[in-house]
Amino acid sequence: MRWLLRLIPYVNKYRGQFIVAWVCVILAGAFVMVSPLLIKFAIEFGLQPVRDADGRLTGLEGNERLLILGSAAIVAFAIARGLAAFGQQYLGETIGQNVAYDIRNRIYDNLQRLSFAYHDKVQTGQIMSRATQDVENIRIFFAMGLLRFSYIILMIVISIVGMLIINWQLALVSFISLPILAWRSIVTSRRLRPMWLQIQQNQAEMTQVAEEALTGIRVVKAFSREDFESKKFADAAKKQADLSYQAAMIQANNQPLLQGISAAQIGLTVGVGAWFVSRGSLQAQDVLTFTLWLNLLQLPIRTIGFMINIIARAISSAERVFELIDAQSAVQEKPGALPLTDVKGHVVFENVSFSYDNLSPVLSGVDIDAKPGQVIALLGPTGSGKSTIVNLIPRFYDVTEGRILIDGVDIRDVTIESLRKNIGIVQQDVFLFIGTIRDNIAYGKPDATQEEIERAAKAARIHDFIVSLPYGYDEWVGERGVTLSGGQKQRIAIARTLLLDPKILIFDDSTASVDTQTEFLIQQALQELMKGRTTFVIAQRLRTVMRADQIIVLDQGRIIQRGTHQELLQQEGLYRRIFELELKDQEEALGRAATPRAPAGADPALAERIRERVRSGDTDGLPPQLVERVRARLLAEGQAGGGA
Ligand SMILES: Nc1ncnc2c1ncn2[C@@H]1O[C@H](COP(=O)(O)OP(=O)(O)OP(=O)(O)O)[C@@H](O)[C@H]1O
Repeated sequence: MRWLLRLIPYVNKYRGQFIVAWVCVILAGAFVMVSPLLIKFAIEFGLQPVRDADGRLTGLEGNERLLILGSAAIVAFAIARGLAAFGQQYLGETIGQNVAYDIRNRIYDNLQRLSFAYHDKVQTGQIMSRATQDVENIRIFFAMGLLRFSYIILMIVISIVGMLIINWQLALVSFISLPILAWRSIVTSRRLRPMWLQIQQNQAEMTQVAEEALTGIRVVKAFSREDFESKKFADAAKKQADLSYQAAMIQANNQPLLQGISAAQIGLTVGVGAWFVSRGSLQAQDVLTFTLWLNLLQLPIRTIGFMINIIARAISSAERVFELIDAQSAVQEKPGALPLTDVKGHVVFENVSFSYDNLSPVLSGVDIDAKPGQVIALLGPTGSGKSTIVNLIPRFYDVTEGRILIDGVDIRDVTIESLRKNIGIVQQDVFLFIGTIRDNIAYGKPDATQEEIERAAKAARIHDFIVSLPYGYDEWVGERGVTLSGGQKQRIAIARTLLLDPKILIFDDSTASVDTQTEFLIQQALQELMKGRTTFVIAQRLRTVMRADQIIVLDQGRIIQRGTHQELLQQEGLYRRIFELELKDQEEALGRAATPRAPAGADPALAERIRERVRSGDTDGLPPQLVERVRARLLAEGQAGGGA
């Protein structure tokens, strides 16, 4: 119940509308319940009995004026009731929609503020279902449940009191079936409720099966699993059809029973009422009023179970929704935090340790001193903590021990927004939003001019490609837009970051393999991007590593080596092993293939293979700089290579 009470502030905002809606409820209830009384009075006073000399009833004499007045009053009350019902429904819906709108926005705002740590733990599907289905249950509660429940209570009270006043014995007879109707309604709703939940759940599963198969259609086709996926969907769809059929059957079985009980009750009331009339203790028009009231009373009683259901669902949904709204971010801004301004880009890690779960440390005692404009390459085996280090700088997570300083200021002392505005991030998986290319480039700076956007795109070596598209910068990307290659996406991401002009840059260099031409363009774009910025790069390529001012070698969350490429090559250790295993080929290719004759100690066969590939135009996978140098050499030797 306390969860429903927590919804009060949300409705309080619309209290004016809510009060009017309640007045409408009272009026609609009153008008509908008074109508049988009007009929009773119209008959009682509009039709006078005519008796003979012996006092026997011979007919009725109509008082036309009273009858017309009575009929007009009935019509007027019906119209008034219609207007009140309209007001109730309209305002109920409006309040419901407004409350749902506010709650959804609260949820979304909070989700945006929550740190990575929260999103690591909670499944997106769970969040989506709370933000949609649970909020919908709360909306239905306000739109229908709450007001309709009051309406039902009002109708029940008015008719029961009215019937008891007219004739309490006949009233008691008329109430016999009411507990049975209420009981049947509650029992049926209880049976239907888990089925509806299952139907809802299955609906989500069915959508997930379809979505998964459609997003992974390439994998499905590559493994010829179309039949398997079709069957998976058919099973989910069959389950949905069966459940819906069962629910419909329960409802269909219940309906005639309820109608039968209601009709039997009316028959009993009319019969007993006629008996009272024959004994002179009740007037015929009173029996008519009774029957009409009883009819009006049975309908809401039959929907009581449905109402209870709406309320129960709203309570459990409110609990789930408030869990989302109340979720606290692990990364909090200090009260009175000042904006980070005039950043030079001096980034210092002081004895930083970090753990995702507060149990097993992922980083231990990390010290880094990145001077403004320096390139810091992070190198190490998979899982050694490279991504974790860069995620700490924009405070996607907070350090567990130690501190990170930018220009001498602890990053926890500045506003999160100003901190992140000064840090540009180019991730491995570039995410493009559904929208135009212009919107995507200007994502971090929505007020950027076309000139600024184009300047950034040119520097990122993507401008020429964009203008070659039919709609240029207005071309639609993301889902249902043009399909961009990994390299094109990455250059758009670089343009997006260039536009922000951050002093600190984080770059994940572990790009999936792209063709040589694209790699060449990306490298040029990166050169532009890194100029004058302190850059942390998760390095996979020798070129990036060699260019770095400091190479930090990590293993199991600890820095085990640091220095320049040349310094580290002199030492025994992990760097040399990585170099031998992964980077050496790249160096050999870079260093030697560009010379006509390999110097002593080089592998002439490898150099010749590369020369041959460049000559034939088969340059896929070769570093573009190398290709350029080899091609220049071949040209000089008069044996120019093919290809682009
Ligand atoms: N969100 C997370 N929640 C819990 N543990 C995590 C999370 N992200 C990473 N880890 C763990 O922390 C450790 C370091 O991971 P991290 O991603 O920083 O390594 P990495 O060096 O970047 O690896 P890779 O080169 O494979 O990307 C790993 O053991 C990983 O399993």
